[in-house]
Order: sequence, then structure tokens, then C-alpha cells
Amino acid sequence: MKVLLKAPAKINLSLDVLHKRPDGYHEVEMIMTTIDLADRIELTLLSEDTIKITSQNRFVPDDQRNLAYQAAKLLKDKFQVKEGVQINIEKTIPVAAGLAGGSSDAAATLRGLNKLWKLGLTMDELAVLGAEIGSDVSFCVYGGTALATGRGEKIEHLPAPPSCWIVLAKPLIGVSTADIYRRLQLNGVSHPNTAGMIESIHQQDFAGVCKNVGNVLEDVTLNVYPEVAQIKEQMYRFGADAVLMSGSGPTVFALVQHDSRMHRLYNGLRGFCDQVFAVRMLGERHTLD
Ligand SMILES: C[C@@](CO)(OP(=O)(O)O)[C@H](O)COP(=O)(O)OP(=O)(O)OC[C@H]1O[C@@H](n2ccc(N)nc2=O)[C@H](O)[C@@H]1O
Ligand SMILES: Nc1ncnc2c1ncn2[C@@H]1O[C@H](COP(=O)(O)OP(=O)(O)O)[C@@H](O)[C@H]1O
Repeated sequence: MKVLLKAPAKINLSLDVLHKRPDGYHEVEMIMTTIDLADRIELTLLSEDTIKITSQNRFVPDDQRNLAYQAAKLLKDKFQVKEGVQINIEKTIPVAAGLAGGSSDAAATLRGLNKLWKLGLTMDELAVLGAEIGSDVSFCVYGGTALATGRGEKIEHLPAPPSCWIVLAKPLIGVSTADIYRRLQLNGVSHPNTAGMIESIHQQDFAGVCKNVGNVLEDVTLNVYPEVAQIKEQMYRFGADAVLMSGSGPTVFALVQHDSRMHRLYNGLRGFCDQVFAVRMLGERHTLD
């Protein structure tokens, strides 16, 4: 028996950090949305009691370091599942890119194993379990668009943002989220207007969304990796309506409404950037897998 799932990447339309918590995590306010750039997960039921990971991508760990492995192990231990699973991850989302690829693979694995192992859990229960794997996993269980608070695991659903193209560019570096959070100094940072972003989404106001994009981690990553700032400049030069780094980076995304400008951006960036994609936002929560 097999289950096939789509594990989409996310971008952070805004990312604010309020303070560092006693447990070492940071209290955040993030507007997240899933985009049509996705890994494919194939789950195959095994009669023996093992979890096997395979992937065509050499940067994806094939052992307990893999977040999809951790998702399977969590369900196995919590619900004393005796069957096993082979998890094949066909990777499209760049690794360590600020796009939550590993978290989305873990979330898809939770959704898929819920069916394969007939656990009967609700999406909300899966999202709570996801938080044990990583801060972004709860959001990825649902997908769509949401305000994420706490350390990222408290989810309030939002409508789809106004439609536009997302052009993503990732330089040839990987960024450690823990390292970027460690370097963050909150004194004097300029905070994004989260309420303004939520209002713009409700009003379907594209100009308002563009005006309110902001990420307090951006300057931290830009200081360590100046190539990220160069990509931002190029995106503005090629006519982006708004430009922002996603998560802890290094991927930068541009919002652009007109097809012709999307083509100009995409072609212009391909000249000097490792990975470039032009995709739509998915907007809606996962309904079917
Ligand atoms: C920055 C964001 C924005 O969406 O995404 P990415 O850049 O990773 O995609 C997330 O907050 C990342 O979420 P995720 O990658 O799941 O983080 P976790 O595995 O839970 O944590 C990795 C490390 O980041 C730091 N961390 C993470 C979340 C948080 N709210 N405060 C933190 O300080 C901690 O040092 C933690 O040990
Ligand atoms: N399924 C997975 N896909 C990609 N990376 C994974 C996966 N599981 C664990 N990892 C590890 O997680 C780290 C962060 O990867 P990823 O989730 O792609 O980035 P980000 O946290 O920036 O969104 C990588 O260094 C990688 O080794």
C-alpha cells in the first residue's frame, strides 16, 4: 500500500521577533503562506518494524536526522505502531534555504502516516504533534496562509493573499536557522507591521501587502552573506513590486503581479543565481492529499 503527498514550501510574508524566551527560543509573529514549489513524498507500508528514508538528493539525511524520519518515529512511539514505512523524498525545495523543506516533508509524513497506519487523528492533533519536531511543522501540517505565534507553533488561519507571482532566488549557500537567531540583537531593530499585513490580506490589497513585507532576521543574514543583499538589489532592478528574504534565508523572494515583469525577473536572475523559481501562492489549506 502506498500514499503519495505533496509537501509545499512556505515563505514568510512577514517575520517579527518579539523577545528571547527563557527556553532559548524566540517569541515570533509570522505571516506564512505556502507556495507551489513542492517535494513529493511517497510512503510505502512495510510489514517489518522499520523506518527507511530514500532520496535522490545527496543533501537530504537518510537517518534519524531527517525530519520525516522523526515524524514517523514520533507516531510509531506514541501510538505503538508495529508496522513500518519506507519514505521516499523527491526533493525540489532547496535545502537549508528558509523555505521549510524539511518541516514540510515532516508534516506531509504525519498526514500520510495518519492514513497509512489508520490512526484517525485530526489535522489539529497532527499540528500539535508536529510542534515536537520543529517550530515550522505545525503550520506545514495545514499549509495555506496563517499567522504563526509562540515559537511558530500557534496557528491562526488567514484567507489567501491577493494573487501574484512569487519569484524565488537562492544563492549557493545554506543557512543555519539556529546561527541566525543566535546573532540577532533586538535593540533598535525595525519591526514589521504584522497587523497591517493581516489587514491587507483581508482587504485583498496587493499594494498593502507589498508595503508591509518585513523580516527582522533579514539584516542579520545580509551581514553574514552579502550575496543575499546583491540578489535583493537585482530583484528591485528587474522590477519587483516587493522583495524580502524568507525565514532565516538565504532565499530571497519577489512579489510581482504582471506576467511580463515576472519573465523579466526570472530570466534576469537566472544569469547569476544558483536556483531560481517562478511560482504562485497556494493560498488555501490542504484539503486533499
Ligand atoms: C526562521 C523560520 C521562520 O519560519 O524558518 P526557517 O528559516 O528555518 O525556514 C522558523 O522560525 C524556524 O523554524 P524551524 O526551522 O522549524 O526551527 P526549529 O527546528 O524549531 O529550531 C531551530 C533553532 O532555531 C532557533 N529558533 C527557532 C524558532 C524560534 N521561534 N526561535 C528560535 O530561537 C532555536 O535556536 C532552535 O534551536
Ligand atoms: N527532509 C529533509 N529535507 C531537507 N533537509 C532536511 C530534511 N530533514 C532534515 N534536514 C536537515 O535540516 C536542515 C534544514 O533544512 P530545511 O528544512 O531544508 O531548511 P530551513 O530550516 O532553512 O527551511 C538541513 O541542514 C538538513 O540537513
